Amino acid sequence: MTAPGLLIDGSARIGDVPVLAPIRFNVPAGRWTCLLGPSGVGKSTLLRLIAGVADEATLTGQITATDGAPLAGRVAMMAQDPLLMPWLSVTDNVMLGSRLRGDRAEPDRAAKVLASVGLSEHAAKRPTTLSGGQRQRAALARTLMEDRPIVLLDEPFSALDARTRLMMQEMTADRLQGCTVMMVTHDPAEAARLGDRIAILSATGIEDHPAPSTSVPRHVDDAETLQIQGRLLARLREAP
Ligand SMILES: Nc1ncnc2c1ncn2[C@@H]1O[C@H](COP(=O)(O)OP(=O)(O)OP(=O)(O)O)[C@@H](O)[C@H]1O
Repeated sequence: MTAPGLLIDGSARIGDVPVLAPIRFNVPAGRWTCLLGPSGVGKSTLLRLIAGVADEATLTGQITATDGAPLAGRVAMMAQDPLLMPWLSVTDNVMLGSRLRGDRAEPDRAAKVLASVGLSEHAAKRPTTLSGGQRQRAALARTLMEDRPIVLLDEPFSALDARTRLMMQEMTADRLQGCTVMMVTHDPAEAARLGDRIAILSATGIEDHPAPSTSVPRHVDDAETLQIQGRLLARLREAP
């Protein structure tokens, strides 16, 4: 399945309260877009609107795919909260999507995805027996298992230690090659490392920030990446 881009044009409210300022934004096809911005400006709401699961919010405007086909069935989303089912094993949580859709279970593929996030030895455990970082990796595995062309990631590496975070960034970038990825992050280093496009959402709208010219994932000590990281941090300090 070829990954389309996204066209976002609109604003959102919950009841009478604006939760996403009016924005016009194109998410490029087959690339990583990183979205930063202060807490509460609507980053998660935007991802939920794209995924079609923001029942609480009303969108004024539209979110469409650049190929004109419906988004339904083409989006996988990893929410900020791992949302693992406590009564299911890690493996069964990773296969939850196919189970809910009534599709054939794929335990071998689930085992491979779990191995890629370093959770093979925890596959049979219940989520409550995992650490926070392990639960986050289980949620990442469930998202990768969906194998969709559009992937939305809401702070997917925030609970991981520095070494695991780097490894998971590299593995995820490798697995999602060719996918249209939109990732929310509070980490300028992560955005500079993974963003083909970097944008900052604020209470007044959205603005582009220059991204490094090299392909993702970039080396952590790459000079241009470090420079962009510094500039991003400076810009975020100024943001309203
Ligand atoms: N279910 C809800 N009911 C009412 N208001 C909500 C609900 N969910 C979110 N909001 C409000 O919508 C606004 C945007 O929330 P959202 O979670 O999208 O922000 P965010 O930019 O992702 O924040 P953070 O960086 O802290 O995760 C916030 O002001 C929040 O209080």
